[in-house]
Amino acid sequence: MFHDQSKSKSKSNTFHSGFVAIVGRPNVGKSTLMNHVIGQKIAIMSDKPQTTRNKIHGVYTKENTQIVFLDTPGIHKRKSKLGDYMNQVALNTLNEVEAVLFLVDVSTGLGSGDKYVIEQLKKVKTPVILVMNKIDQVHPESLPPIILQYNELHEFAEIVPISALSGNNVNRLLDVLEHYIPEGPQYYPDDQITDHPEQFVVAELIREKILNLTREEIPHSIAVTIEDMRVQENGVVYISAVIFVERDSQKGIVIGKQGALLKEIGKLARKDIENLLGSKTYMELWVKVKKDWRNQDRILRDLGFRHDS
Ligand SMILES: Nc1nc2c(ncn2[C@@H]2O[C@H](COP(=O)(O)OP(=O)(O)OP(=O)(O)O)[C@@H](O)[C@H]2O)c(=O)[nH]1
Repeated sequence: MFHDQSKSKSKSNTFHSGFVAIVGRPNVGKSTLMNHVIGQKIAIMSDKPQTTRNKIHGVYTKENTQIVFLDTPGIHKRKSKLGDYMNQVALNTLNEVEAVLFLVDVSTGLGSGDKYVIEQLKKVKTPVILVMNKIDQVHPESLPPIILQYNELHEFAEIVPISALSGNNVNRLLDVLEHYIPEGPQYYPDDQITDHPEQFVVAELIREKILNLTREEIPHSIAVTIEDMRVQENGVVYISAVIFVERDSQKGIVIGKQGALLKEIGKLARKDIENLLGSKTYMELWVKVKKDWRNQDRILRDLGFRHDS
């Protein structure tokens, strides 16, 4: 929804809030942009290997506007998973946000990965803002032809060139974005910049291992939730996670013969998680069949508003 009232808005008492998804093929600079907008805490996370592909929620609060950024799961998988990389769950998420930031890398040109994302974005009614990143890498004169190329493929709500790395024009992007944020409650306190990032990353690391080990048998729509995560007295981080699948047959696949696959998932995930957290972990993994979990409000649950396992 377009609210052309940004000037008056900052002076009024009404609060504006909403969700914005960041999409784009790998390496276009999604994490870098997020870091620039949100601040150091996420940057520290993203410096660790293995985490940049994970969904990270960043909360940006300025005066009376709050924007919650989502790195949409399933929207920028690697090529081998191109076929189902933007499944219905991801599309549902994109339909529920106020705006989508579609990041492209102007230094590499328009590629098949970008075209694929555009095709998917056509199925979404949410306004899409084309964010042309890495402008520090190209001559300004080369931008207009690139813009034309993208314009031919889709009608974007806005086009904003930026350098996420240097921060050039990022404030303008935020100004533009604020126009799309409707009146709404303040979801998070002023000083909160991420919503339990470790838990999200831990869940995504487990999910990633399942997908890698099961290939196509298990859809991307499986969900992993962290039921419990805390540091024990001996310094070991205890993690209890539930893997939700939609069918009994999938449960069997994830567990494997005599639990072999689940063990392997746990082993590989633990390695990454210990690397991420810098401490030893003890992890319990459970597999549950939850037939209609997809019907639940994915965004709200992911953001921790509701924990209904
Ligand atoms: N020169 C330049 N480099 C950039 C810019 N933005 C990001 N980069 C670099 O591009 C690389 C990829 O950036 P990321 O932020 O990790 O990209 P991403 O889209 O999150 O990648 P995935 O997590 O793989 O999806 C990093 O080396 C960044 O430093 C920019 O504006 N200019």
